[in-house]
Amino acid sequence: ESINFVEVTATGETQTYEEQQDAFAPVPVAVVIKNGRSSWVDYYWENPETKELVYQGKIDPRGTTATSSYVGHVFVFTPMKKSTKKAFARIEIKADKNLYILPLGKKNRKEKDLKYYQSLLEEEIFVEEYKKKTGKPIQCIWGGNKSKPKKWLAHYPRSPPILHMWSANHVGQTHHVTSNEYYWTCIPDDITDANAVQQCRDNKPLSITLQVLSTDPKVFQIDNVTSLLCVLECVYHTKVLSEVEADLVISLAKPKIKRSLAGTHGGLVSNTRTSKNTWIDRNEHAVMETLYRRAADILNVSESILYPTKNVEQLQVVIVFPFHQQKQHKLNMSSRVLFASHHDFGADGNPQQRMITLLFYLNNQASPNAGGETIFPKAKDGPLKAHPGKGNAVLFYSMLEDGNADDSSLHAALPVKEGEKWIGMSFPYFRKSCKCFHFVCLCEWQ
Ligand SMILES: O=C(O)CCC(=O)C(=O)O
Ligand SMILES: [Fe+2]
Repeated sequence: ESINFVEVTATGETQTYEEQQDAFAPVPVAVVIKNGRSSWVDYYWENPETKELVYQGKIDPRGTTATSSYVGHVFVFTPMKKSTKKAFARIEIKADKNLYILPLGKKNRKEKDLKYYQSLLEEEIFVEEYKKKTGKPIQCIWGGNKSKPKKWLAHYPRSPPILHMWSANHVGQTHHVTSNEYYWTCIPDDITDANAVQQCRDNKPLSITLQVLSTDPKVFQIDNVTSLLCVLECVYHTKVLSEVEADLVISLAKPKIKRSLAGTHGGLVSNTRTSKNTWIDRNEHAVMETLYRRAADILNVSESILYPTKNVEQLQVVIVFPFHQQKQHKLNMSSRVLFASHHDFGADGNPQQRMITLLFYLNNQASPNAGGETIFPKAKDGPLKAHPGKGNAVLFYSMLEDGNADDSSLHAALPVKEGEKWIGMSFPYFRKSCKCFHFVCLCEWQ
């Protein structure tokens, strides 16, 4: 079976064409399972073909587990301590249901237990009503903890980035942002040498174009057309990052990624990984400082909040190797994460979490068929696929206006077939100041 999807190319053109359904399928469902019992529970996934039960892990007393699953898949639950291990619950994943509550046993019917279980059932109703009202599943439930009451949604002001104003009929439209941060066109040997710096910096403010690729989820392609009062040069097309800036980010990442390969300890050491990553700090290079300030201009937030101690993680740089090289390795979870559909928001529902992803493409595809594009299988107007090319970026929201996380922000990277793929990712998020009322939190950027 084949489906239509929209592709956005490096020049910002969109094309619709057919692709085999299995390029995107099966689309996962983000599932949250809540244990109503005040005792530990083991849970198993039932292999749909062999019906064999595959152990998944345990769930804390009154705990929550979040997992990615597929429609029709079955999970089975047993008490952890009992020698009989008799299943007390079995759930089948439905397309329009994300929250599953495990029932109490006959023996845990103390008033405390009943009260807690009742609150879970209320939550289930809340989630169902929200779904009826908005058509969207609740992805982001802040469970709170034992001492704090449960908060179910977190409202965020949407003023910062640009984009609350775009709605369905804006797809294809553009929005212009001026950044006062200049391009680096070369890297001076001595970054403190004012003359050398001046020679390496373009002196024109950047006019950046945001093109609306989708409004559900909200996805934007960012590139830059220098706004020159000119006759011929107006067709001259530059990027969010200059060639030199994109190359510099790669060169800052390379030695660290290599080091982590050769090292004897640390989380990155593994020849089973087909992608490798590292983080680069804003303070690591003057050009990084420019990059963060330019990102702040694009997002329309103060540059002063884009620090790891405040509202953004360090820039995460990832290299992905071609598919044929991958096959020589065993794929493990950490490498699959890049290729499999996923959300960038955290499933724990903490409102202080990733709100936006700013995805910089640091090199070009080796050829038009080299793969490595980013795809959004749940985009409302049909699956969306983008590789905007070296120096350009894609920006998308992981959160909805009301603070629920956006299920339709699900995305994946297609396998790289040729050459290497380098990307840099920035995840601005809300950090503090969430004032919470009964079901709702009001959060501020800082
Ligand atoms: O490689 C891509 O295009 C997307 C990467 C991504 O989504 C991630 O690392 O979170
Ligand atoms: Fe992602």
